[in-house]
Amino acid sequence: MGDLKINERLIVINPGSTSTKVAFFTGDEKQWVENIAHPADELAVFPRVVDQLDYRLDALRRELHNKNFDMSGVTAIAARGGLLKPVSGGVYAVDEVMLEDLSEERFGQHASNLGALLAHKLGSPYGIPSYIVDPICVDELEPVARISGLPQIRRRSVFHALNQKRQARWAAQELGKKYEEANLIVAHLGGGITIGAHRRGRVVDVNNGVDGEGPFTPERSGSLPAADVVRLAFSGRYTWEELLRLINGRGGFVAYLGTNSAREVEERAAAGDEEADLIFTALCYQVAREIGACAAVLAGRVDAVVLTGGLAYSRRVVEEIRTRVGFIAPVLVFPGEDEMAALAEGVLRVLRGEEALRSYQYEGVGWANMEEKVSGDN
Ligand SMILES: Nc1ncnc2c1ncn2[C@@H]1O[C@H](COP(=O)(O)OP(=O)(O)OP(=O)(O)O)[C@@H](O)[C@H]1O
Ligand SMILES: CCCC(=O)O
Repeated sequence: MGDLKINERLIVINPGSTSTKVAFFTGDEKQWVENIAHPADELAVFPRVVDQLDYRLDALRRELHNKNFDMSGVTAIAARGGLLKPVSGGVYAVDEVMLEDLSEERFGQHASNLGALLAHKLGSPYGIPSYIVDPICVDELEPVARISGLPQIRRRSVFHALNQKRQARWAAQELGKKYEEANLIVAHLGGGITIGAHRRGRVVDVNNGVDGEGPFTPERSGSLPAADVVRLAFSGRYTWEELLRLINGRGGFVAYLGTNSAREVEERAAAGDEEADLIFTALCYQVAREIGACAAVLAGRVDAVVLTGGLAYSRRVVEEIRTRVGFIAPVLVFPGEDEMAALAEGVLRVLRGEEALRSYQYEGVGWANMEEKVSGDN
C-alpha cells in the first residue's frame, strides 16, 4: 500500500488595522501568503470597523481571483478572532450568535472582529466551515484576578492569546511537558505588550493590552497613575478620542520619542541619545516588573519565562529582561510571531481530532452584567 496522505486545504484570514493577510495551507505547509494593504484614505470613509466588511471582502475575492484560486476544494477557513464575549482558549466554530455579536460590535471595535465575518461570507456559499482560534477575548482569569479595586471597574482579559498560547506550547514541548502540565510566564513584546501567567494551560492572569494595563509599549502608555489620568481628562486639553489615542496608539515610545520602532530607539540609544537610552531601558524594566508579578501569581512555581514578539529579536531587550528575571526560571526566547501558522495549526488540531471543537453559542466564562459598558474604543 502506498503512503497515501490527503492534506487538509485551509484558507487563513487575518485582518489587521491597515491590511488583511490571507494564506493558503495544505496540511501544515504554508503554500502562499498575501498581505492586502488597505490605504488609510480608503479606510477613512468607514465610520465603524465593521463597515469595512464588504470593502475587505471584495479585496480578498480579487486576490483569490487573481491567483485563479479554486475555492471548491477548501476544507475549512481559519480566521483571527476578535472582541467577543469572554471565552476559554481554543478553537470555535463560527456560528450565528458570533456573527451577530461581531456585526453589532457588541464587545467593541477591533480589526480582528472582521475575521469571522469575512470567513463566513467567503466560505458559506461553498458550504466551507469557518473557525476562529484563541481570539483576543480569551478570558481564563481566576475570580481573584478580576478584582480591580473599584467595583465599578472589572478587570477583563484582552491579550495576544493566539501567539502566547502557541509559544507556550512550544516552550512546554522544549521542557518535555504538555502545555497543560506546565507553569509558564509568556511575554508578548510587540506594538502591544501583554504578559500572561499560564498555569497548566490556562492564562489565569494577564494585563489587558487594549485598555491601558501593564508595561508601556512602542505605542501604548500602559498603566498610568489613575488620579493623574482623571486630571488630564478634565483639563480641557483633550477630547475623549484624543485621550484614548494617547493611551493606545500615541503613548509609549511614540509619546516620548516620536517613533513606534523599537529598532530605531535602540539604534538612537547606541548612537549616544540619552533620552532614547533611558526610555528603552524603562520599557525593559517595566516588562521585567510585570513578569515578576506573574511569578507571584504562580507562587514562584515557574517552569520558564518565554519572550516572544518583534522586540524579542533585540538582543538588548532580551538581556535587560533576563538580567532582572533570570532568577525566576530559565528564559526561553521565541522571537516574532506567525499568526497565520498559529491559526492553521489550531484548526488542524480540531480536524485531526487532537482537540475538541468549542461552541461560541453555548460557551463563555461570562461576567455578570455583560451588557454594561464594554470598551468600544479600540
Ligand atoms: N531586530 C529588532 N530589534 C529591535 N526591535 C525590533 C526588531 N525587530 C522588530 N522590532 C520591533 O518590534 C516592534 C514590532 O513588533 P511586532 O511586529 O510583534 O508588532 P505588531 O505585530 O505590529 O503588534 P502586536 O505584536 O502588538 O500585534 C517594532 O517596534 C519593531 O521596531
Ligand atoms: C492582540 C490584542 C491585545 C493587544 O493588542 O494588546
